[in-house]
Amino acid sequence: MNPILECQGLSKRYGSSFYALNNLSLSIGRGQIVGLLGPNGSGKTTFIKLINDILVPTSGKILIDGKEPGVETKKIVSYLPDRIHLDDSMKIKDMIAYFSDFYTDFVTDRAYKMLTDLEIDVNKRLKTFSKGTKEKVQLLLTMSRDAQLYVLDEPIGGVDPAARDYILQTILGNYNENATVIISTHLIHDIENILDRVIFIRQGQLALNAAVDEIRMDHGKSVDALFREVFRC
Ligand SMILES: Nc1ncnc2c1ncn2[C@@H]1O[C@H](COP(=O)(O)OP(=O)(O)OP(=O)(O)O)[C@@H](O)[C@H]1O
Repeated sequence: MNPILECQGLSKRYGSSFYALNNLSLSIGRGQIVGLLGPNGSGKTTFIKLINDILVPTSGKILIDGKEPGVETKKIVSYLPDRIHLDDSMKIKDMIAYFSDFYTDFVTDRAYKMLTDLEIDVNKRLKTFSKGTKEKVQLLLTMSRDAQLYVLDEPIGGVDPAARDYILQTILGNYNENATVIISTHLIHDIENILDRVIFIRQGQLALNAAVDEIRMDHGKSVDALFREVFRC
């Protein structure tokens, strides 16, 4: 089977000379949870936007399941942006109906199950919830699709620590074993137990692409400790 994501010499320039991504080449296989990690401004969101066809590469190639990002790849990629993009005035149950109409792979029962577990009232409008709960709703909707690739940009930033574990278990429990999840986050300590692999990005370039087990064996440290060492200011 081809990798779910491949990029070759991928670069993105903003303005006339600043490269947010610079000659990135990597391949991500199926059936794993991958941490996309790097300091502020290292190019993570730019990379995620390229995967989701929100930005176009300046040079190089990016392929999702062998195809350039576009209408076809959006059918198999479930994307959680780094900010809330849902219509605040909608009731949660109407959002579920909307997602279910829009995405053929949306699993309505799964969404309701997670909302019940988190005691989120589906009859209320999104704007009546706190920022953290809004983030949970957005993540639940993203994870309720049967996608081949989930791309989550900062999924647990605003969620309280007690709910983070539930959210992480939700991520683990709601994707099929052939799917891949890419998670960009600064909360490395919180998520490293669910990661199979990590990609470190520094100034738009690949600094490390390794299995978490390899890091623990080769470096004798956690991903969080290695990150702090590699990116020490
Ligand atoms: N639209 C834009 N125009 C110009 N520069 C931009 C634009 N978007 C991002 N940048 C710059 O590109 C670089 C990479 O930004 P990006 O948002 O991809 O980083 P990031 O790793 O996601 O950062 P963070 O961890 O802070 O969210 C940063 O220096 C940022 O200022």
